[in-house]
Amino acid sequence: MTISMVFRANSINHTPSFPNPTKTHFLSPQNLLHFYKKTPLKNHIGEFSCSSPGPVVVGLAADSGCGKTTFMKRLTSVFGGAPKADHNHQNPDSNTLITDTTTVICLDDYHLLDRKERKEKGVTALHPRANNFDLMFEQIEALKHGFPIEKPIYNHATGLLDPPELIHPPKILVLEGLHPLYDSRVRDLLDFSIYLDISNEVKFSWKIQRDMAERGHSLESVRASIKARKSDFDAYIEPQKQYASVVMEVLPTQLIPDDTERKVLRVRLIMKESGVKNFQPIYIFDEGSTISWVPCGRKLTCSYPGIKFFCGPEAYFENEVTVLEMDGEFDKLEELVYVEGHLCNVSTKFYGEVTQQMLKNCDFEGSNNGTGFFQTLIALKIRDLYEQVAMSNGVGDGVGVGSLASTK
Ligand SMILES: Nc1ncnc2c1ncn2[C@@H]1O[C@H](COP(=O)(O)OP(=O)(O)OP(=O)(O)O)[C@@H](O)[C@H]1O
Ligand SMILES: O=C(CO)[C@H](O)[C@H](O)COP(=O)(O)O
Repeated sequence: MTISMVFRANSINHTPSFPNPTKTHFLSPQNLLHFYKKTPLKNHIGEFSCSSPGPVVVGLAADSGCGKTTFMKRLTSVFGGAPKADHNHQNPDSNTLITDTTTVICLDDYHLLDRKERKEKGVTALHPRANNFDLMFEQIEALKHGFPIEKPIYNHATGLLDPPELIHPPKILVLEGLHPLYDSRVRDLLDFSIYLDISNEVKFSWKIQRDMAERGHSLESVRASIKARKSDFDAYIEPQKQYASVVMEVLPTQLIPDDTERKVLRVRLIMKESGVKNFQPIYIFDEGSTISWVPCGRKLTCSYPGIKFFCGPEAYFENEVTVLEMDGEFDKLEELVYVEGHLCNVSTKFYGEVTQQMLKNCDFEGSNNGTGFFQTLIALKIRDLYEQVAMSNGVGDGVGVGSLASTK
């Protein structure tokens, strides 16, 4: 089917080009077509194929500086395919990452107010008023139904909204940013979602590391920026974690008493037991049991302070979840295969695939601890989910174990 339409951002203060659908107003591709036949586009830009079925849509929510970029690198590495170099030619400040299989949209592009306007109105980028959720919903829904969109670009260099870029529906669409789970209409479009829950202590240490070393900020300005965002973070970002399919909590270690370095991390992967189609939680040894495991010994080298795993059922926002926890660091990544061998429900295609991925990406942040390990496990779960959806749609093309991809 070839359809000539693009769901576009009409202006910087986008006038929604679509009737404002409610949660119950489901729009099939036919309905969308019907609407567009009746409502000619102001700026028609060509003929595009409606790729049917549309993408699997994944949301990745977190505050700024909480490791979304690193996570995306691991995810695109699992899906394979190098980033398309030509995409950013039109605007080198585009935030979108496109590989053969995956498109990662940064939701900062749906900022409604630019930097100057936010300052004038005294709102942060985290506040819903600063973001255009109507446009976000319309465009993600259009992509989900296989239609291309013209998405705005928030330029982080200038703080302005740039002219829109054309985005075609991919196989896997990832929405990363502050608010993928905030608006219930957008939330309902997600097949899988992740919330990166970085504790204040760790967030502060990561932000200092990046903003001071790489962006030339002072310690005081990093502190002030975290403080200024805190109340909006608490009100609008953090509550999203209750909706996520999985939450990755990153906490200070419990293995070193009074640790202030924040280098050794305790990472908890909180996985919903039910309600997430095509996803089953990972566990150790025996499903439903509570297991504490110190694997250090003959098969796993552990220097101080060692490694401790935990796995078991818990309640999280009234949901039954399985929690997989790792505290400590790996000494030798190749020995990770020993731990991998004791995990169940890991969506690998062959024995040792997690370890292979970790070794391939050993230079990424968090490769020696639970952040990198669990990011890899989730990436494989998303690949599996995609393949199950593709199979049930009769498309059945696996996404292979791909080459190393890099992001922003
Ligand atoms: N797993 C990790 N282990 C240790 N440090 C990490 C990890 N992930 C991220 N960091 C630190 O946090 C910083 C921010 O990470 P990253 O750029 O991935 O975050 P982000 O959420 O994409 O940020 P932004 O939204 O501001 O672009 C990194 O530069 C690094 O210093
Ligand atoms: O929280 C953020 C998401 O990355 C940014 O602060 C927000 O997008 C505003 O960006 P900038 O500081 O470049 O104006």
